Amino acid sequence: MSLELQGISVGYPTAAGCLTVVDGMSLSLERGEIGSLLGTSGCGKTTVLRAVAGFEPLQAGRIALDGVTVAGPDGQWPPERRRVGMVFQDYALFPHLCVAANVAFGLRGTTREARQARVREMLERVGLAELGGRFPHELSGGQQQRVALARALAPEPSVLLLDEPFSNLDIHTRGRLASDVRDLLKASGTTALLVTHDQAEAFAVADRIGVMDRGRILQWGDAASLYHAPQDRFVAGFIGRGALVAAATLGLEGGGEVLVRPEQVRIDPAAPIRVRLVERIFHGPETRAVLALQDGARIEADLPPDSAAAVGDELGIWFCGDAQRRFHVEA
Ligand SMILES: Nc1ncnc2c1ncn2[C@@H]1O[C@H](COP(=O)(O)OP(=O)(O)OP(=O)(O)O)[C@@H](O)[C@H]1O
Repeated sequence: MSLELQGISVGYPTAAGCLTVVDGMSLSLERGEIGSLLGTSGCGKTTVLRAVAGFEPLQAGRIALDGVTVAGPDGQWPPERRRVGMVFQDYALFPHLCVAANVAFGLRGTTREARQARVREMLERVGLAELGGRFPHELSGGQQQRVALARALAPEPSVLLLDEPFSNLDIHTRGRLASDVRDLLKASGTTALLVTHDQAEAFAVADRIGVMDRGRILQWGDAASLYHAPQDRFVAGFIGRGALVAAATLGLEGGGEVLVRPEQVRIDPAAPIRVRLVERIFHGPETRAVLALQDGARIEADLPPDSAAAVGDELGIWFCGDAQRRFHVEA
């Protein structure tokens, strides 16, 4: 199903009155698209998911599934009528039920044979066909999260919401599961909204990403447009490696600040922009350098593999980026 959020606001009651934590936010996903909300802790990501699932009422705005309003000025559908699936960070499996029973839990209104067939199919899809008889405590974290996914997808939800689903897993399991989840969602044509702190994860899984700050989406687009064409200073600083540098320090006219990414910096002894190497960090395939510009601003660059440059050395750089990608400090 398609999912549309139009100007939704959500708040929580506090002693001082209502605290609005999602503030007029909009996004839309076509059927089968995967969206991700990316942002710092406390910016309202989980609250958006809770509102979509029907656990938090809207103060304003409208939520629609396939064009049908499920929350808006005329009322709110209860969670069970929305048929939205959820996967949480802590898996939230039932500890007293075996894997197969966990997956079968949300399946209603079919025959026992049909339910068993669906459980088998789901466990096969998540690569756990042999483990249906085990209990959650007998599984690794990655396996538990696969069971949680199978359970959430088994009843064919209208939309699947995933709240930091990989954050309790080690880095290798996270990467593998993130790409498996994308394949799984695409194979089943499920529309999904993923919340994460981790931009690599959002880039790996999502078709569209929203960068959130203080209850608002600052930019909604695909990974490449967020990286190459940030529309906002916060997005520029939040996505990828890069620093905002005064245009004048780079010898550019017109004022304001320019986003400098490491791949846009070419080190050349004869280059006109003079910098000092303040840090060298070995990263396997590349060595990262932190460079101080004349005005003290710091940028990152990747040193060539054979570079002998040492901390304290003066170097020259060319800025090979888009000087038009410029931000002017608001008065
Ligand atoms: N039940 C609640 N009552 C009052 N305030 C709440 C409640 N739940 C969340 N908040 C507040 O709402 C704001 C947004 O919380 P939310 O959990 O949506 O953020 P988040 O972006 O998901 O954060 P994180 O990444 O840390 O999980 C925070 O300031 C939080 O303290």
